[in-house]
Order: sequence, then structure tokens, then C-alpha cells
Amino acid sequence: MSSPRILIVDDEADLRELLEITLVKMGLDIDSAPTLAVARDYLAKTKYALVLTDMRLPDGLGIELVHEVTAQYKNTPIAVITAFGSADNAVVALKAGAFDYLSKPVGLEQLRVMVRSALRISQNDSSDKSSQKAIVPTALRLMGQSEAMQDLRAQITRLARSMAPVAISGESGSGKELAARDIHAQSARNDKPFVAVNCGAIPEALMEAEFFGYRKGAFTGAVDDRDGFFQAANGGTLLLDEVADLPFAMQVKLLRAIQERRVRKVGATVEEQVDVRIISATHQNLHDCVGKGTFRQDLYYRLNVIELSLPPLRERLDDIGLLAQAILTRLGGGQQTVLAPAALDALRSYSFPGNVRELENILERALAFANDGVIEVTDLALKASPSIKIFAPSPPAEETLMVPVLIETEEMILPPLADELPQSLPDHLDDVEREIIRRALAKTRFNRTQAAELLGISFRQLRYRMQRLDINAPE
Ligand SMILES: Nc1ncnc2c1ncn2[C@@H]1O[C@H](COP(=O)(O)OP(=O)(O)OP(=O)(O)O)[C@@H](O)[C@H]1O
Repeated sequence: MSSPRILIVDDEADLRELLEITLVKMGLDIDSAPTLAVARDYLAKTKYALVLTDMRLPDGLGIELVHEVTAQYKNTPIAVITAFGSADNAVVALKAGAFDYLSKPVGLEQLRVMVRSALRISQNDSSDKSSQKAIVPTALRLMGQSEAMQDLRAQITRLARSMAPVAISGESGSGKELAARDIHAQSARNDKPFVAVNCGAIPEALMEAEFFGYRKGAFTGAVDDRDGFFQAANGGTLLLDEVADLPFAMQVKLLRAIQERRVRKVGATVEEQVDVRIISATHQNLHDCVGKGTFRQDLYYRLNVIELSLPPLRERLDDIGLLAQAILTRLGGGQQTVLAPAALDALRSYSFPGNVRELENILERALAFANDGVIEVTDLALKASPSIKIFAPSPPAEETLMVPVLIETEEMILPPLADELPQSLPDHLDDVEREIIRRALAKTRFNRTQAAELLGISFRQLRYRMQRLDINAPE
């Protein structure tokens, strides 16, 4: 079998030679072209596993070649070499479809890492399609047959091939993290780690150590060398979730790490190279954050190379049946519970402020109340929402309902369980929950991470509940 063939397009003979020697040592076959015209001739005759082009060439710009290769030779990854300090060029090339870039002076290790990723992409593409390349477990796939979801999945499959940073936006619970996992699972990096970091949940003082790691003795408590998120995700993908919550000082450090692809552990003198694909996610409008001055423009520009927007569930109500069934199968543990037709209608008329996560929570609760494997409208305990239709309530159950007791401590005076029953159990439970969360937040001076710990729930669960119960941070 012949070796993969790579096309190098560069007019600087020295650099071309350096690249050629390095790649030949990796066992690859090389063609080199000093101009765009020669490169076009080669491309017309040969199938390449990678094209690597300089940005400035005697007869035009490398970006032209990026456009041509991505349009005409869809399965050939193309990477660009940018001049020192011209980060903007790299972003332009990535936006145009380049799968990755190298900056001058070209680091040979970086070159090798990039070429290996490109070869994995080509191999994925040329391996037997029927043997399902990159089998992605369904739990990692965004479900839904709506047009929006089909488009989104197609977009994910396309962008999984590149190294370009992706910025995912969408309301809380709409599937941003799942989308990021899907990108990773379909990429050539899927045998390396996917690391998700909730940027809002790390205390500011620990951030640098958490992201970049630390050396033994760097600070009190640093008893051993430790890797950070970047090292943990090396070769794979790092998801910066709730990226808008990053403190300003950390934004600068992160920008540097992303640009240089190097990090320095706290207390270390040398930097180490990292090969990490960055995906960011936020439910806030990052562009507005830049306008307000809370998010750095340069970092925004760097992260926002490819945008992926997740539609809220209420804009794709057609997907609810499928999603609900899949969630019920997952939660049912072998026992399939189904939705009564009226219950499905009720869900389709609900506005889902908490999106798919809220649907999961509603169904989890409903499963506990369902009889004979069927969930009725009342089991869903949907909150009234502007778009909800009125349904006839089912007849009251004979048995006494067991009300879950949430938390009791000595100092808490929860709404008393009066003799008379609440008019609406869900509203009553919401009031109790709201009150408890408010107290936990007051106790921790609105530190959500600590409040979540106090309540024995995750940060994400707390944030979701706060949103659902309309609890906002004090101004
Ligand atoms: N299209 C979908 N198909 C199947 N499950 C989904 C879909 N979208 C979201 N989910 C599920 O909903 C839950 C919330 O999704 P996820 O954590 O990805 O949302 P998010 O947008 O990252 O939320 P947050 O902003 O709160 O971090 C997860 O359990 C996820 O598996």
C-alpha cells in the first residue's frame, strides 16, 4: 500500500525543505508547489491526504486555495501556515473551511501533531463507509427529526472534521453540552479525552491552576505536580461551558493558551505544548457581553470561529414525542412507560423554559406518579404557561399522595403542612423549593457553587432550578 501523499504549497525554499524532510521522516510522500498554479495542477491529478499551504504566494493568497479545496476536494483537509503574529489570518482561514493552521516559525512537533490529525480524518473518510465510521452512541447524539435538528446534525458532522473553535449558543438545557460531545465523538480525536469545564463553577483564585495545572510547591497545598484541564484534554476536546462567566484576568491567559497552543503550569518555568480543540458554550449572548465590556473582544473573536446555535425546544415541538419516548425508555429501566395522547398534547403545548432538561425532569417526576405504565396529563404537573391549553383534570386519585419532604433543619421554618391541602401541589412544592434555595443563596452570599454544595445538588441542577423558579441574583 502506498503512503499517504501530502501537498506542500510554499514559495520559501528553506521552509519547504524543512517541511519535506520532517514529513518524509514520518513515512509520507510529498509533492511541493511554489505557486498556486502549480498546486492546482497537482490537485487536479492526485488525491492528497493533506494540503498545507502558505498564506502569501507569488500568484495569490493561500486562502484562495482553501476555498477551492473545500469546494472541489471535499475529503481533502487543508491547513494554512500563517505569518508570525497574524492571528486574524488563522481565523479567516478556519472560517473558510481550513481544518487547522500553523504559525511561523513552524514548530516541528506542532507540525507532526497536525499532520497526524489530518491523516486520521483522511483515514476515517476512506475507510469502509458501511462499517459505520466513528460509531457515535445514541446517548451522545442530539435527537429530533425537526428540520432544525437535522440541519444541526449535518452541521456537526461537517465541522467535526476541523480543528476550528466552535462557539455553541442556546438556552439552558437545550443540548449545548450534548452537541459538543457529539462533535468530539464524530471527530478524529474521539479516542482522546473530552473534558467539559464549567467556567462559572471554579473559584477565581483556583482558575489558573485548574486550567493549566501546577508544580509541586507552587502554593500551600500543592504537594504534587498536577495537570490542568488543558493537559487532561490533550489530543482531544476541551469544552468551556458557560464561558461568559470567565473572569477578565483569566480571559487573557486563556486567549494566550489558545493562540500559542502552549500552557505553563503555575510555578513552572517552561511551557508545554498542548493539542486541544476548543469548544465554548454559553446561554448568554457573548456578543452583548463584549459590548458591555465583560468579555474580551479578542477572545470572543478567537472562540467564535464557527457558530452553532441550538434552537429552544418550544421552537421544535414536533420533536417532543420522539424525545419523550427516548427519555422514558432510558429512565424506565426495562419497563416501558408511555404517554397518554392527551399528555403528549399537553407537552406539545408547553413552553419549556428549561428545554430538554426540563422535559427530562418532568418525565422523571411523572414516572413516579404514573399508573399502569401510562403517564396522564395530571402526572406531568405542568406549570401554567402562556401557551398551554386547558385540559380537563383527571378524577382525583383515591389514595393519599405522598408529598416528598425536601430538607428540614432546625432553623428552617418551611411553609407549614397545614391541615388543608394546598390547592395545587406543584405550586406548593415550587414555593417550598424556592424558599430553600433562596436561603442557601443568602447563606453563601449568592455563591451558587457553595449553595449547590449545601443543598447536595450539582451546580447545573441549581442553575436550572433557579431559572425555573425565577430566582435572580441581586443587582
Ligand atoms: N436533542 C436532544 N436529544 C436528546 N437529549 C437531549 C437533547 N438536547 C438535550 N438533551 C438532554 O438534555 C439534558 C440537557 O442537555 P445539555 O446539558 O447538553 O444542555 P446545555 O444546553 O448544555 O445546558 P446548560 O446550559 O444548563 O449547561 C441532557 O441530559 C441531554 O442529554
